Amino acid sequence: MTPVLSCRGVVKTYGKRTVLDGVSLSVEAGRVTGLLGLNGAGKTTLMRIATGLVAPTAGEVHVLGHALPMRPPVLARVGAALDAPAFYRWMTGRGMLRALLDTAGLPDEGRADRALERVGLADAAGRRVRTFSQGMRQRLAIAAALMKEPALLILDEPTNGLDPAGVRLIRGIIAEETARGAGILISSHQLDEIARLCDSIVMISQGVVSASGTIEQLGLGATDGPQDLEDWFFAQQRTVVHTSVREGGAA
Ligand SMILES: Nc1ncnc2c1ncn2[C@@H]1O[C@H](COP(=O)(O)OP(=O)(O)OP(=O)(O)O)[C@@H](O)[C@H]1O
Repeated sequence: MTPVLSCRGVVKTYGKRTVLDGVSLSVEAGRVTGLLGLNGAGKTTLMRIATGLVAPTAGEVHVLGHALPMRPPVLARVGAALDAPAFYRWMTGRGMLRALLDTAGLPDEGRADRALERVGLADAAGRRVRTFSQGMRQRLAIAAALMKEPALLILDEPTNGLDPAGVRLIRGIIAEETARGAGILISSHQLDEIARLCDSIVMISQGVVSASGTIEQLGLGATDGPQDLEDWFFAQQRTVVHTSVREGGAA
């Protein structure tokens, strides 16, 4: 079966800086792929590329079998909640979602309200976004991704700012979405959460894939708790030569 997302040799440079250096991964329908890496590893950049927000410098990206750039019918089937979502703060939660549906060329037909209900924001649907807490905005971002009933769902650190009830909610939503047939790409710094939720994992370290495979292939199905996962995580990092200020010759 064609993956819902396929990246082959993706390179992204900003000026002289190479942020992604030949990254390959795929996301299958009905499966969850977890993206791991330290701050600045390149996870969000890859997700922005997969969402069509940023163009890769080189490499091949296919979304639902179509090469970039993404055409509107493909875009309409990709739902993404990326970091720092931008909303019109004067709109209501429901109004914001309806405006986004309109932009995507999708009819409402109750989608906005259903998505708000799923993320626990039904009671706040008529409130202005500026009155939302950080966690409520995060839930709204997830609702915006879900309401498209996407074939590819991209979630960048979705549990950030969520309370334990929200974390549990997201877990349930991920199970529902994969049961519906969506392929999910998710990033998180919560290693135990990733090991629990994902079918396979891709670790990015300094812009390259330093480990990838199914949870079983990587031996993470049988880990003995958080410490094991943390040890595994650090073992996959590319070796960085640390030079202290003194060794570097500075005063
Ligand atoms: N528009 C941009 N211009 C220049 N550099 C950028 C730009 N966007 C990202 N970067 C750089 O690319 C690198 C990767 O950033 P990215 O946000 O993809 O990392 P990340 O793995 O998502 O990190 P985090 O875990 O902190 O969210 C960082 O060094 C960042 O400074």
